Amino acid sequence: MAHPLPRFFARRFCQQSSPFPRASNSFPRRFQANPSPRRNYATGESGPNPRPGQSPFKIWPFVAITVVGSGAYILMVRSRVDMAPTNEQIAAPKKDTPTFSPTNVTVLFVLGGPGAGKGTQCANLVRDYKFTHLSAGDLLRAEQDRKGSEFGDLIKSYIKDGKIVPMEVTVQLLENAMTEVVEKDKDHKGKFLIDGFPRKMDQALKFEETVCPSKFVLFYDCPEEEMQKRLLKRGQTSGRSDDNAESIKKRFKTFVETSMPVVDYFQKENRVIKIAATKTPDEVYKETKEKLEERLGKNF
Ligand SMILES: Nc1ncnc2c1ncn2[C@@H]1O[C@H](COP(=O)(O)OP(=O)(O)OP(=O)(O)O)[C@@H](O)[C@H]1O
Ligand SMILES: O=c1ccn([C@@H]2O[C@H](COP(=O)(O)O)[C@@H](O)[C@H]2O)c(=O)[nH]1
Repeated sequence: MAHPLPRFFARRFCQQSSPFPRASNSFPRRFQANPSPRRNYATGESGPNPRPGQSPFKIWPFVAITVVGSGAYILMVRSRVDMAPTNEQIAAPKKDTPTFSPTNVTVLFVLGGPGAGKGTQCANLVRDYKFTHLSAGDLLRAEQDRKGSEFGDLIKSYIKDGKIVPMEVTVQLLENAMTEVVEKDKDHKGKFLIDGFPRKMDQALKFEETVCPSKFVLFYDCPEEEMQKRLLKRGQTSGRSDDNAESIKKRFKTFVETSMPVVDYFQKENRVIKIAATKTPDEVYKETKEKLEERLGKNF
């Protein structure tokens, strides 16, 4: 659809300065059978065209209108583009090496569809293995509610639509939270469960390149039907803007189209521990513990 502004400009300028009358006989007279006398715009006189063979109309007003109108339209489009946050605005400074070395900092990504039970299992792992649990969704919600955040509105609309917030925001929030923990530790070490992240390939690559390579992914596998049931139930008390049927549908779509490729990517690198998430929370945790210890040993 054409943008309304040029039409608006055209209408206004035509009304004000078009040499054509606006009635039905507004075609240039040379298209009409019996041309009648008209105003000469060069001299301001009425009467027959004083120079036969030359166009009776001066084209400069039209050229001026076109140039001014196009210029205004280009300026307006540019200003619209400038209003959207660009990657440069939200990007962290470029780095060549990750902030944390995997020797000191252990990162496990925790993935699974919305409502698969990631948060529930993370709580158990924190209790038993002293992990620090960082939920990307929780960090985004906190940033959304932080007074003065320049990303508050952006995050709000992305979460409601089940879309993935531009990676620079989330990666930076995670890095900040990790830094806080590592700086407080006397040995500058840390053990993190990064829950609900990475949800998109660009996040996975950026995080491992600039923050810390992860050991592997705990992937909670659950059918949509079960996840939907859990989320709708949680929605009765959670107060989350995305625990409703419409947002859940969008979140499932994003998960299949955008997040599963991340799981597939790590699977190809043999960095995925897959856990069936349909059983009771205790049963799911039993399998989680067994598979984790199989991979890392009992005293990791
Ligand atoms: N194994 C399970 N069986 C039944 N209900 C469960 C199970 N695990 C978690 N739940 C419930 O399902 C809901 C979603 O669980 P949880 O918040 O842990 O999922 P999540 O994967 O972290 O979700 P989200 O991605 O939306 O944050 C919660 O209400 C939780 O109590
Ligand atoms: O890396 C991420 C993680 C999450 N989001 C957005 O947050 C919501 C909620 O996430 P939960 O893990 O379910 O709490 C998610 O649907 C995304 O909109 C994100 O953009 N990037």
